[in-house]
Amino acid sequence: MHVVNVKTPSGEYPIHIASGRLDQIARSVPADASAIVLVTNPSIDALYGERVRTALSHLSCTVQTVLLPDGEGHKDFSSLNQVFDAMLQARYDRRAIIVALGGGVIGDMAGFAAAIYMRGIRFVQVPTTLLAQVDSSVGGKTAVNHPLGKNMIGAFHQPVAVEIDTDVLDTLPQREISAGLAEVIKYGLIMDAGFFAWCESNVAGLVGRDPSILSEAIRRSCEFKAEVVGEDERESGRRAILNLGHTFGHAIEAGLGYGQWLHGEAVGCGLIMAAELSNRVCGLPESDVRRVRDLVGAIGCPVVAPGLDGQEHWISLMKGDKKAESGQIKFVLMPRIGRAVVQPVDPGALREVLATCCE
Ligand SMILES: NC(=O)c1ccc[n+]([C@@H]2O[C@H](COP(=O)([O-])OP(=O)(O)OC[C@H]3O[C@@H](n4cnc5c(N)ncnc54)[C@H](O)[C@@H]3O)[C@@H](O)[C@H]2O)c1
Ligand SMILES: O=C(O)C(=O)C[C@@H](O)[C@H](O)[C@H](O)COP(=O)(O)O
Ligand SMILES: [Zn+2]
Repeated sequence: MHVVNVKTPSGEYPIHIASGRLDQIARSVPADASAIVLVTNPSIDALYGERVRTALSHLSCTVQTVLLPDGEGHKDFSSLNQVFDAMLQARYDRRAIIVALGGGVIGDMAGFAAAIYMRGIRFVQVPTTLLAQVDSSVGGKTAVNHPLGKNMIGAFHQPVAVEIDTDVLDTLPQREISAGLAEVIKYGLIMDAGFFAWCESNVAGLVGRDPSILSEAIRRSCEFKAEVVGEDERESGRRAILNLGHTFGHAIEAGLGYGQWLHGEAVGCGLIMAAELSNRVCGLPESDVRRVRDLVGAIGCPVVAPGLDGQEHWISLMKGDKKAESGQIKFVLMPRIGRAVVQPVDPGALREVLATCCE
């Protein structure tokens, strides 16, 4: 088993990565839990719910399952309220523990529910998609979407543990593997050129789900994310680099309607757009832009962005980005592969990128 520790000012917690972790998750539930609320969706429940409930049955408290509707289109307050309705009806107190079993949508919503139920209770992340294992289950960003922007309503709230069972990836559709890989290659682009080159060399194993290559990608990704979050838990500085490709990606998700493109697909395409922008404003070589485009294509993500009713609409969507200050959009850029900076850009360069990248 690999263990990666996350150390933040608001607490320290382990990420356990191994085959078979679903059967061990009771060990990560705090011993003083008064009840467990297993938050998941019907598809994941059908695959893994019973196994997780069996694992949790060794504890002496009740386990209640709350099934939320599946999909990015349901990452909203109405789903969140279903968690609160169930918990308040059962009169769960502040020692109740939420267990989030699912992808990033479930993890972000269950985490947000934990952040605000009775002003904050503890929760455990049990990520079941590649994207959730390499990114969303770590670092404590929790949120729901708003029609006017991605993850606009949320809170920072760290889990008490992250339990990654690499076996659950066996049932994941291929499109979701591709989406998760976009966030994996992001770490190489922002932090480690050697890791980006490793992704290029191992792309067949990554896409083909070679277990040892995927496990390596998960472990390295968790280490990268733990390092950044440990340094800047609440995104007052360096953490913003984890947003590479997201100013474009979030505009695609909101502009097309949540759930049309997967988050990771939008981020993958956004990485290419960020590379094109970096080429124009901070000197990323043309050959490196090509490497980004080729790798995004090779992992199976889209390489051409949607038109979204024109540049004005694109720009208006991006102005809502959380990194914007006084109406000025800021982008994560790469002066070279393996290094990231965050800065506003020349509007002309941005328009050129939209013209180059959109259909
Ligand atoms: N908090 C963060 O730091 C952070 C980071 C990245 C992404 N996110 C958020 O994560 C969300 C995307 O997460 P996602 O890509 O995991 O999508 P998702 O949660 O929608 O899951 C994708 C699909 O896979 C299904 N599924 C999950 N596990 C499965 C399994 N093992 N086998 C078969 N099917 C399975 C789900 O039911 C769903 O239909 C977005 O909302 C994004 O904003 C958050
Ligand atoms: O953890 C972070 O910080 C990230 O930015 C990771 C991203 O992959 C993730 O999609 C995040 O939810 C985006 O953050 P947001 O603040 O732009 O919503
Ligand atoms: Zn993301």
